[in-house]
Amino acid sequence: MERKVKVAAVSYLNTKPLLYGFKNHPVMKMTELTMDYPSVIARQLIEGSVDVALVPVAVIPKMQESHIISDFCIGAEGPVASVCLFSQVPLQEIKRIYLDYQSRTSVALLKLLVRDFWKLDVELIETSDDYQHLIGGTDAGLVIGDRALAQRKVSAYIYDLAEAWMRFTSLPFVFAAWVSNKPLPVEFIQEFNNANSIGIHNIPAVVAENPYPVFDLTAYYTQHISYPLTPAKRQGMQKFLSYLQ
Ligand SMILES: C=C(O[C@@H]1C=C(C(=O)O)C=C[C@H]1O)C(=O)O
Repeated sequence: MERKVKVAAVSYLNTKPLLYGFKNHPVMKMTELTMDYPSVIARQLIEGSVDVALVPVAVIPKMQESHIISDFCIGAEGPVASVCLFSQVPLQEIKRIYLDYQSRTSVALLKLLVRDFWKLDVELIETSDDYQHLIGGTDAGLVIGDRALAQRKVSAYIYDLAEAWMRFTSLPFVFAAWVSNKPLPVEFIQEFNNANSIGIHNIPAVVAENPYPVFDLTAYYTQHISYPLTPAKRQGMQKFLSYLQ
C-alpha cells in the first residue's frame, strides 16, 4: 500500500491496553490513527473514510466487505463492568430504558436480553446527547464505556449485560473487534497484531499511564475486559450475530 492505513480506535479506557504498544512501533510508519466513540467509528468504517476500526460487532452484518484482522478484541467472559443497565428500581419494575447513542453492539444486546432473557415490557428510547441525568424513578439507562464506570457510583441497581449474556447462552461475548473494509497487506496485519499484544502483556505499565480514581483499572483490564479473540469468543460472536439476522 502506497498510502498509510487509516485506523480508527475507540476513545475509551478499555482500548488503552490495545493502543499502548503503538507508540514508537514500526506499524506507525504505515498507520494514521484517530479515535472516537464506537457509533462514530462504525459509521466511518461503513462509509469508507477509514480502512480499519475497532468497531461494534453488531455492524459487521451491515458491511459489504469485512475482515476481522486481529487476534484481539474488546470482549468479556463474565461481568464486563462497563456495559450495564442502570436503574433506581429492580429490573421487573423498569418502565422505560434510555439507549446509549455511543453504542451499537450493546444496544442490540440490550434489545435481545429485554425480549428473550429478561422478558420485560418496556419502552426503549433513543438518545443523541447526554442522558444519564434522566435515569431515575422507573426510567433506566444503558450506559457503556468510561461513563458506565462512573455511573456505577450513582445507580442503585446495576445489571451487567455481559454477565446476562453468559447466563443466557453460556458463551463469552465480543463487543468490538478490529475489522477492515478491504484486504490489507500481510505485513501490516502482522505488525498491527504485534503492536496490539504489547500492552496486553504489560498491564501494570498501561495502568500507570492512566490514573483513574473512579474504578480499579487493573481489575478492569484483567478480570472484566478479556482481550484475546479466542474460538469460544468467536462462537459467542456468531451466536449474537445470528440473533440480529
Ligand atoms: C465493553 C465495552 O465495549 C464497547 C461497546 C461497544 C458497543 O456497545 O457498541 C463498542 C465498542 C466497545 O468499546 C465498553 O465500551 O464498555
